[in-house]
Amino acid sequence: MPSVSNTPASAYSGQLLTILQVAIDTRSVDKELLLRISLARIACTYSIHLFHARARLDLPTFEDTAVQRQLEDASTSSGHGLAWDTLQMGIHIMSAAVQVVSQVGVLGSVLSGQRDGFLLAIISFSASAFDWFNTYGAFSGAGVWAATTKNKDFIQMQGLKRVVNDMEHRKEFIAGNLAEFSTSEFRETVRRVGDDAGDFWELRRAQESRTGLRFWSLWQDPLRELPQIVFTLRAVQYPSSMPVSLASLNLIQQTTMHFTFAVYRLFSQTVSIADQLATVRKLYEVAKIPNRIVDGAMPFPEDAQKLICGVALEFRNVSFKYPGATNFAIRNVSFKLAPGQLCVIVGANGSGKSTILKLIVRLYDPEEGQIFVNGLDIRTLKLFDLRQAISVLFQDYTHFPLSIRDNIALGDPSNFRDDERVHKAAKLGGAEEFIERLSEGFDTYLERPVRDYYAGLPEARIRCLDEMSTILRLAVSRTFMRSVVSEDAKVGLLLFDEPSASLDPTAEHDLFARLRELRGSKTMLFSSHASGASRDMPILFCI
Ligand SMILES: Nc1ncnc2c1ncn2[C@@H]1O[C@H](COP(=O)(O)OP(=O)(O)OP(=O)(O)O)[C@@H](O)[C@H]1O
Repeated sequence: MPSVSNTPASAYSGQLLTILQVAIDTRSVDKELLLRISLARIACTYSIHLFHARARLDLPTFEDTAVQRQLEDASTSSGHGLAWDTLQMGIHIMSAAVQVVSQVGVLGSVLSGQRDGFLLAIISFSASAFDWFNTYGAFSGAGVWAATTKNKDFIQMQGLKRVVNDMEHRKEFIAGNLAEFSTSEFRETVRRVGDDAGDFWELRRAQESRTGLRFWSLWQDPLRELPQIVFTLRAVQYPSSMPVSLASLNLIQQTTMHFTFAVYRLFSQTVSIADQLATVRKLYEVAKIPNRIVDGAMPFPEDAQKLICGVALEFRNVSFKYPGATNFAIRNVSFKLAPGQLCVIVGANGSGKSTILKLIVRLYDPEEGQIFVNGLDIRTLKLFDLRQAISVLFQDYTHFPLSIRDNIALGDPSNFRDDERVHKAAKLGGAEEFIERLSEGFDTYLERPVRDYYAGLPEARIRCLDEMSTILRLAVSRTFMRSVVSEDAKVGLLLFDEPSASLDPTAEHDLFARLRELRGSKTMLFSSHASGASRDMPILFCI
């Protein structure tokens, strides 16, 4: 029963030092280990490259099905496997080609002039063809086994991959300015995990090839003996003319066996290296996919201190259609918010409340009209700066497949490692109490991002997310981490999209009271559902 234990700190430099020390002591170099370390380094670059290629994409680009297909193609074999397999395939093709050529030569010279040479070659071919069918064809990997990991870095690395890959996290990922931060965090975890990350599949392959010999292997030996049996029968039949010498027979057998393997390898590797190289090319192409939301050039805000008093916001005749939609989600929406104002957008389902909030953080750009922050068209502002100045809690807030601590800390990447702030944010968000009841506290994963593998059983996805309010509390804590806990004024506009939709009336009242109390003098915009309201247009109420 294999288990994948990913011990941390297997940094490549440490391994290289070990190789060096062994080389000095024994005057020999472990070439395979050296190659593995070099490849693991390349593999890290690959996986970080792919991670960043995905992380940098904006929402409309990421949602595009053609882009999704391109991303899928590029990640069919990523990281360790891709680097290792490509090199291995290249080497195998070369050695298989050399073997095929040399064995054709040997076979030709042995068989020429032999009476039964051709027949014996055919029999030997079938025996060796059966051999490789047995070795490669019986790769079902049956049996009972399970694999899991406890390595924290590995789990975090897998969690970050899920954050960047899954559509459900995308809105918050973009609005939270997490692309560059998560890439650097991913790079760090990959470095800490080292080349242990690829071990599971290596182990599984080795396991499969060992368990490959079953029922069919019973026939392997008799088949191998077949040429000798035929040879003996022929000798009895024609005692005067022994067809070939025993030594030649052995040579024919050996050569045909190697020849069959070499041809098989040449064939299979040539087919798969074409796919492999295409995957490498696609991997580099995804990094060039252009984003639809074009970055602005102007830094924002001019005066960071003024953010603490909120920002002004204006919609001027804004109309917007979702990509591929025929109807407008909002049409000719205009309103103004003064700095520090608290306003509520009220409207029926589908009237466009969430869309208005999404347009403010430039998840999408309007089809018509303009949006201004402090009198500046938001398209002219640097995207990072604009999003940095806004804190948004979406109606379908997400829970990242990371630890509770990381879920809150991602609200403010610049203070990601500051546990004191994380705890304070959890307290303000009303999450501290339930976190303290958990045996692993802030290190708990409510959703484990690694798969535990069990032979023959469906994937066990451990999910212990209980009621929605738990996740909401964490999402609110993340919002507070971004906008309230930090003394340095970075946020001037707070957006809440129906934050109380999943709460009971008491919890709803508490949350509103807390949000209002903690906003200070920042501008705040809520959206709220009103069943009797017109579906056509949301209405704005300001206090
Ligand atoms: N991703 C999307 N793609 C296509 N159409 C969308 C998308 N999201 C929303 N819409 C459509 O845009 C319109 C406005 O939706 P929006 O979510 O902004 O309304 P809402 O007032 O927030 O409603 P709710 O309270 O149900 O969230 C609706 O007709 C909705 O079906």
